[in-house]
Amino acid sequence: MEFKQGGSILKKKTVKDIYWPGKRALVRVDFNVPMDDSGNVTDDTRIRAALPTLQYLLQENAKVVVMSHLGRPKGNRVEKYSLRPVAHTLQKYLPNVLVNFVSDSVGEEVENAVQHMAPGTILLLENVRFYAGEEKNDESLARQLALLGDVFVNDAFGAAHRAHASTAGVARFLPTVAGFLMEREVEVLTQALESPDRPFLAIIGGAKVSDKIAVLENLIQKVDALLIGGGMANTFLAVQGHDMGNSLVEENAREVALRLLQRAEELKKPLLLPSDVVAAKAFAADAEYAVKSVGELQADDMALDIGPETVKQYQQVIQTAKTVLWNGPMGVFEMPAFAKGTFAIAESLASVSGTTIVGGGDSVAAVEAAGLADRMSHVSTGGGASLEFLEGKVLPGVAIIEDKQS
Ligand SMILES: Nc1ncnc2c1ncn2[C@@H]1O[C@H](COP(=O)(O)OP(=O)(O)O)[C@@H](O)[C@H]1O
Ligand SMILES: O=C(OP(=O)(O)O)[C@H](O)COP(=O)(O)O
Repeated sequence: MEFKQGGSILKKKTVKDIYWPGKRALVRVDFNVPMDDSGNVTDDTRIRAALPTLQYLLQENAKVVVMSHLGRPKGNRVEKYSLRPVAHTLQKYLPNVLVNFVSDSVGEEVENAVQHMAPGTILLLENVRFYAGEEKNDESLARQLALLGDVFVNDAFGAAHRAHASTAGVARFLPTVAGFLMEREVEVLTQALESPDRPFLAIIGGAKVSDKIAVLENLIQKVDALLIGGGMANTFLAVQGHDMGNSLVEENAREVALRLLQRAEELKKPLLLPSDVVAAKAFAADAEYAVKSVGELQADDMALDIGPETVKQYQQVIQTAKTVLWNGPMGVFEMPAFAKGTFAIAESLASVSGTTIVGGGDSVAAVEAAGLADRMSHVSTGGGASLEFLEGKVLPGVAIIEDKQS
């Protein structure tokens, strides 16, 4: 794959640079998919997106060992974050291929299972985040993972901003190449965002507030305006002195939020925040709710969506844009009562005549649920990853891919 970053052209090896027959491909994918309470995959975009690489490796007669994280189990074995249901979805898309699942990520049982694999079959490992060493990029976990493959294939663009044992550490012990999804994401995002048509807007929402707020400090320099919604907006509104009641406000993100508000003012760039919200009395689909202006929230109110006045305001700005990058739903769209803001913003993006990029597991699920995914220029499997890529950062999961000599 070939792309430009920081003024230089980078050429990286892909799966096409390896002779596969009989080899073990240790493939990191991002199968961190949304699930309902009964363990059903509610949006399988990330699984479908990984298929081209898996199909290629299978055709080439590799033994395909697949690893991923799911959710944030914080180093504990948490059953609701098991990847077992994902194996069923994968099997559905690969009906003629043997897809096995092993309920661990490393160790004797897994090594035995790999040893008994036939070429042209898949073994999906259990959630690598059941091990505390994963997020710590622990060397001994990386070594154990490396025992399961001859070549490491990184196709997890959505997790490429994480320097974890399975996304980066393992590359120290195995030859490393990119998968097709990684290649496509990096190339498309480079092309779309290197010299974007302006006005260039970023719309940021969702719930990973402390994770993503730091990225906004850089992003505000690249874009012409920032539109903030979802859980992300609450911390900003709180910093402005609004009582956000029982809403999700991240105390440790207040300082960055304040700095960002000041920065936006210095740069004279609009940083738009909701003027009204849908306020609920509980985080539940059947909770009592009402549209309220942000100054009106009571102690037991939770802001779970942007309100109609905000939607109108944001739509006016979106209409003028030539490039839009969207990460993070505007509300808890999984519950119909709090989905209107997200779906309205999705509709708006669908009618933008320039470039529209929607990224992130839940954002993509929202756009899919609205039936508008094919009206976007690019649906990225990475939310945080695409934001950090746009910042100009060399993502750890990309950096570890071997350079291709020309
Ligand atoms: N106001 C809000 N309060 C609490 N959660 C919210 C709010 N708005 C959005 N969310 C939640 O944010 C989650 C998605 O956040 P995030 O993971 O950052 O997005 P993505 O996966 O697209 O990167 C969704 O599950 C949604 O329910
Ligand atoms: O869903 C993901 O990120 P995203 O919500 O920013 O798209 C990735 O799988 C990374 O997960 P993480 O943010 O728990 O490291």
